[in-house]
Amino acid sequence: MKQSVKLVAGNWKMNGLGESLAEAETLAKALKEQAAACRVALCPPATLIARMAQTLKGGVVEIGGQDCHAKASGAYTGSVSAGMVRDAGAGLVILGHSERRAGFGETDADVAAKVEAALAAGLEPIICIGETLQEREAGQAVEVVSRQVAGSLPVSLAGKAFAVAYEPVWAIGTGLTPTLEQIEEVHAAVRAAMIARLGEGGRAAPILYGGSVKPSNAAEILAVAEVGGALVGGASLKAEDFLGIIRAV
Ligand SMILES: O=C(COP(=O)(O)O)[C@@H](O)CO
Repeated sequence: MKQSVKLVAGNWKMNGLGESLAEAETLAKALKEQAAACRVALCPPATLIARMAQTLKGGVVEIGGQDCHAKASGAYTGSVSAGMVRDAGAGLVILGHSERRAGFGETDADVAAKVEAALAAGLEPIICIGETLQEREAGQAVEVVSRQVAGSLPVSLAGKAFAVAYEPVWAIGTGLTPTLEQIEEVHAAVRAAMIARLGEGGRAAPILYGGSVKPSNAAEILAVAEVGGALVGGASLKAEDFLGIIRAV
């Protein structure tokens, strides 16, 4: 199995004001000094991308956006294009997060269009997929993620830098995680779906795991076959926790 270097990305979601901004900046500065055996990225809200890019300038920590519009420009009030995310200082962008699929009605086709926009702007997409609790309990997890891979990954991704993040919706922010066997089963299915969709171009991109990753479970999760890194939410807002996860790689 060909494995690329692991990627640990922190998704700050809509946090980063007042005390949480002070904490986040402490983390960013600590990260800048930290040697890591993996790629490390922070994905702040769009308003903080430029500020964090400045804070982390000269270090190895990468910056990502949390979303972008599928169009390059135009009358889309409140939206931010992939080019704008890139221009602000990001090199990556999270797309299709379950909070956007559920809260903003994003479909696989919408996500695929955003991936195309991200590639055109020179951004490396992190494409999120994952089943709901209802789907998991109905025994449909593998079927759901395979369908999301087929629908959310445009064929133009073959040969490009990108990552897929498997994030069971029921594990996000709940403290619950799948068993290591369940993670291995789904990651194997995601890899198979990526190869079915992109041919050889689906073999190398890392498949991250996301959902209640913390220092105490990071090492065992990151050691599972086909887990190519982690997408971290809550724990990426606290220096001690995020550094603990990075050290676990
Ligand atoms: O949503 C995610 C997981 O959040 P946790 O707070 O780590 O459960 C993932 O996208 C990282 O934001």
